[in-house]
Parts: sequence; C-alpha cells; structure tokens
Amino acid sequence: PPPRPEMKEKNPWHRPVTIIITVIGVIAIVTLVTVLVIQNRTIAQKYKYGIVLDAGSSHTSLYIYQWPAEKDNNTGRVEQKHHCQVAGKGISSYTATPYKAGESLISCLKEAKENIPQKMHPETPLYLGATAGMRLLKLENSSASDEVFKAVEKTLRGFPFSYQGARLLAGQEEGAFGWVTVNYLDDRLTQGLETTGALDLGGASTQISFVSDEYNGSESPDNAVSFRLYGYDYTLYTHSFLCYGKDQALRLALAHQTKVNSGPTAIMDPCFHKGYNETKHYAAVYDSPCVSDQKPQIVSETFIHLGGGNFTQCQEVIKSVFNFTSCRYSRCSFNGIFQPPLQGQFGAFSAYFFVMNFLNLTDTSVPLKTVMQKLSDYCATPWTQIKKEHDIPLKYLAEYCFSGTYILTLMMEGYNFTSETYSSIKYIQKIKNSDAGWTLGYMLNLTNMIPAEAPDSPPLTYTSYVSVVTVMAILLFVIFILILYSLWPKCNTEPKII
Ligand SMILES: O=c1ccn([C@@H]2O[C@H](COP(=O)(O)OP(=O)(O)O)[C@@H](O)[C@H]2O)c(=O)[nH]1
Repeated sequence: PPPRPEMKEKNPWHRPVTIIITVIGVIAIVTLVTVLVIQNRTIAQKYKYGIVLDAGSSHTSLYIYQWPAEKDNNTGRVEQKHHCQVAGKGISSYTATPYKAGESLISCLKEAKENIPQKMHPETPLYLGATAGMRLLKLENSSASDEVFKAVEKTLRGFPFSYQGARLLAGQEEGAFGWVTVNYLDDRLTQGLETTGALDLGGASTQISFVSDEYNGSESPDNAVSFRLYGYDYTLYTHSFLCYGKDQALRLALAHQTKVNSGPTAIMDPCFHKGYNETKHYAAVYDSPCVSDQKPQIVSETFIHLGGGNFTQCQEVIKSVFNFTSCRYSRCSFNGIFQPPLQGQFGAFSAYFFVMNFLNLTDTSVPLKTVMQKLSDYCATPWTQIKKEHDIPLKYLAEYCFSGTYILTLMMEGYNFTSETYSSIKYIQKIKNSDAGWTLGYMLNLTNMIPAEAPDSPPLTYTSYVSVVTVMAILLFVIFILILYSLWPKCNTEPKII
C-alpha cells in the first residue's frame, strides 16, 4: 500500500506570536547587556586629578595625575596625565630675586588649568616638594630658602586648585616615595610581589632604596622606613647622599683635582674630552656647601679646564670623592653609611636614565666590561668630533663622559654592584606612561590612596562580569522559550480526531 501521507504539523515557530516573542526576547537581552555596559562605563570615565611640582636642584617639573573617580581607594589606577617642564633653573637659584622663583612656575600652572576640567579645579590637590637644591640652600642660607618658599607659595595660592603646601622633602622621603612609585606602577604592591629597588640620581643628591631580607631597621635605624601597603608589611632600606647628585659630584671631583694641584691655573681633567678648553671661575666651583670647606688659598680667580679624555684616570678621580675608610657598621656603602646586601632587581631613573640613554648604554644585558669599554671609547673621542656629532647645548654635552663614569663608579664602587649583579639594574624613564620619580608616591601617600589593608575587590573582572550577564540573559531566554513551547496546546502538534 502506498505510504500514508504524513500529517502536516503546524510549526508553532511560524506563528506570528512566536516571532513577536523572539524579537522581544532578543531586544530585551541586547538592552539589558547594553545598559549594564554603558552604566559601568559612564562612571569609569569621570576622573579626579592631583598636581605635584618637583622642585629639583636644576629644574622644576609639574606632573598632573588622574584616576577614575569611583576608584580612589582601589588598586593601581593612578596615572600621569601631563608633564610640564618649567623654563629656567631650579627654584634654589633665585635667591637674589625670590619672586622670580614664583613667577617661573606660572606657565606650567596655566597649562595645568587647561589640562584639568574647570569644575574639578577647586578639588584638585596641589603640592610642591623641594629636594636637594633647596636642602643645600637651607644649609647655606636658611632665610633665603624661606624667602623662596614664600614666593612659590604666593604663586601657587593664586591658582584655583586646592593648595596643600610647599615643603622641603627629607632625603628618606625622596628615596622612599621613589620606591613606592616604581613598585606601584609595576603593580607589585597590591599582589605583595617581590619589590624592585629604586636608584635615583639628581643634580644635588642621589638615593638608593630597596628591601633586603637582612635588614629590619635595627642596625642604623635612620635608614629604615616601614610601611603597611595593601595588607603587606615592608621595611625599606633607604639613603639619600647629599652632594652626590651628578652636578655636585662634578664639583667634588673638580675640588679634589684643585686640591691635589694646590689651586692651579689649569686643570687637566681626565673626565672631559681631549681638546676641551674652557676658562672657569673658581668661585663657581666652590659656591656650594658641598665643597666650600675644601677651598684652598687660591691665587688665581680663574682656571683653564682642559680635557684629558681618559676613562681609567677619570674613575680614579671619581673614586677619590668617596670615603671608603671608615665604617662603624657591619657593612657600608661609602662615607661611613650603612648598607645591607643588595637584593633583587633595581630600577635606575632620573639622571641615571638621561645619561645612559644619551650614551646608548641602557642595555644592562651587555656585559659590564663591554659597557666600560664603550664609555672609555666615548671619553677618548676628541671634543671637536663630539661637537660635530651632537646638537645639544655644549655645557651639557661636555659632561656626559664625567656623568657616565660617575654613574658606573657610584654603582660599582659606592653601592657594591658587581659585574654579575649589574644586569639586575634596569635604566627606566617611564613605567606605563608615568615618569619614575618621587612625585607619584608622594601624592599617593598624602591623598591616602594606598590603603594599609587590601581593599575589597569585586570577585569578577569587568570582562567576566559582562560575559556572565550576557550568557545568563541568553540562557534565561532559552528556558523561557522552552517552557512556552512545552506548554503550547498539544492539539496544535497532533492530528485532530473528530
Ligand atoms: O632632560 C634632562 C633633565 C635633567 N637632567 C639632569 O638630571 C639631573 C636632575 O636633577 P634635579 O634637578 O632633578 O635634581 P635634584 O634636586 O633631584 O638633585 C640634573 O643634573 C640635570 O642636569 C638631564 O640630564 N636631562
């Protein structure tokens, strides 16, 4: 017999009502997910701001930081939004006309006004921290340093931000905040990871800060800074060497060469290129508390600064500005300052980076011997050739052989890095677009943005949160359809028997 023609069942999915349900369901899912995503985004786009001025010995820099408004107390979200370099010298150079120290900051502060939405100005904290240049001025002439602070304060108060003070940072603070900055930007603090040490080289001082298992602050407690950050305890070793920034170290080296030659009219300096020949004033060398006590009975007012271009001899001159003889602790770096054994990785920033970057020597995977050979070749290059090859102000150009040699000598002889541990140093300028330096750490501390205890974090990341919501919405819709389908009148799917 011919096969029975199949009963054509009416497919419920073809009914207009099913189509309408499906369309509504899809619209509902899309709307739900969109609202969830947008709702979250709108909040995240609102920012808060903070301004820190770094009044260094050679120049002042202004940094604007920003962070998502609702995440004040959350982790690792503060970033550098803007950097402005103040024209002219550091504020400590304006002793004769202190008001000009204040005026020098105006153009960068105006830039800050343009870079921060106007309605946020009154709630944007503004800090100024001064470092070694002002430390030296205070030693030399404390009323002059007060005048400079008054002048900068007057300028800062004239802007619509929330002025939080202009003050002198202690060396320990400068070192510790530099360490906080580096480890915060590397996201090491929130996770309690092994921290990175910080090496900071300025014009007038230099800082070394690191955590060592062999240091708990009992030996030489002045070098200890203790923190509790995100639920982890740290005892940091830190020291700031006043007068061992690269500009003051150059004076120390010149003073040493003057002393051994008892105030000569010419100095043959191995740290400058052959053919370098400049007449300089002794007064300009000794015009700093770092060297003023070494001033010999000089007959001449000026001297001729000549270049010898010899790396090895330059190293010897530089070694002579460190004192390695006295140490009343179990171990010392130099000048009788305690230092525990070096540990872990180090980030070297500020002038460490500027100098080594100029010399093309930032790659520390290159053996130290090769680095030294390259620097030696650079120092031996005649001044006429150096001038031909580089287009930067001659005053700065002339000093790179000295600065490079100073950096290596400070690290190897001063801090006791070895050819093996040299590769644990990374020369860095920025981490994730924010400059390495003390300013960010300083602001994070003063705004209480690093909590002592780990904050409660949402159990899901933003992406997982959106995915889970989407999948759940689809799942619920499918279940709804299946329930609807099973409840559909059976008569629709079976042949009708009359
Ligand atoms: O682009 C730059 C900026 C700075 N420097 C040098 O880096 C040092 C930074 O000194 P700063 O004014 O920060 O001094 P501090 O107050 O920290 O001693 C000085 O020797 C500057 O000449 C440099 O070589 N290149």
